[in-house]
Amino acid sequence: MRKPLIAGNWKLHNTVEQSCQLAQALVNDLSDVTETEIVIAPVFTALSEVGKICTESPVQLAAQNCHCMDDGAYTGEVSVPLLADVGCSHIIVGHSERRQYFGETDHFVNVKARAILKHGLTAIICVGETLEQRESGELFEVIAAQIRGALEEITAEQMAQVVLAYEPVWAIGTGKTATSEEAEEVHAYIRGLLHGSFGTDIASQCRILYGGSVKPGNISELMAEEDIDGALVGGASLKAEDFSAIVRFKKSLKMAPH
Ligand SMILES: O=C[C@H](O)COP(=O)(O)O
Repeated sequence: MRKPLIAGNWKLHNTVEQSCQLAQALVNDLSDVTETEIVIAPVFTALSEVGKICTESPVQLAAQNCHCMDDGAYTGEVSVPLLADVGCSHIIVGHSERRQYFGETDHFVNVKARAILKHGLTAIICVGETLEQRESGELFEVIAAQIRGALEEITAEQMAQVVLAYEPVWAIGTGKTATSEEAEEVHAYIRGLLHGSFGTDIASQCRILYGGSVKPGNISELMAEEDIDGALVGGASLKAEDFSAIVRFKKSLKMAPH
């Protein structure tokens, strides 16, 4: 049984003060939640203060990125140990915005993921196709290459600290959500890849989140799918009310087709 995980990626939004206000509202709203894991990812500069607010609450702290080296002459970078030091338990890697705007490759995503796992944190590894790739029939090829690339040399034991996130690039921040069937098709495919690489136990335990215009109005339908185990939420995670409603999604069974 996979515990649902709802993660809020605040991207490049909010000052330290605004981040603390949002975190405090979530801590107040969600203090009783035990059945769903909750993660928020503020900007780097707010992590330390937000981390203090989240202590002893069910809200866990994530960074949106990291560097693969622990320390050294890497100007402008932030390492996994430094993120752990301010309270991060999770780190997002491979987000399409980093792939698209900062040239991050599958190999670099893999190197970062291994650094995260080496330090015992959880890596939230994102994959997803562009609209062009989907329309030209490359969807599964692209997803397979991203998954295999990101998970290279990661052991079955380390997979307990890996969460995958399927985020179709065309659904991010556009208001266009993949239908729950479209998302499920890819999630099931990813689980099949895990089965092939790591076996049944790992494949059935690994959580696969969906990301791309998730809102209070579509989360329940997405979560009714067998292989969707949670969400990586962008825009709607910036409003406490919306994010709390997503965390408290109503469990519904998938309706059988007529
Ligand atoms: O990391 C989150 C995703 O990029 C989704 O963003 P969105 O919910 O604003 O579409």
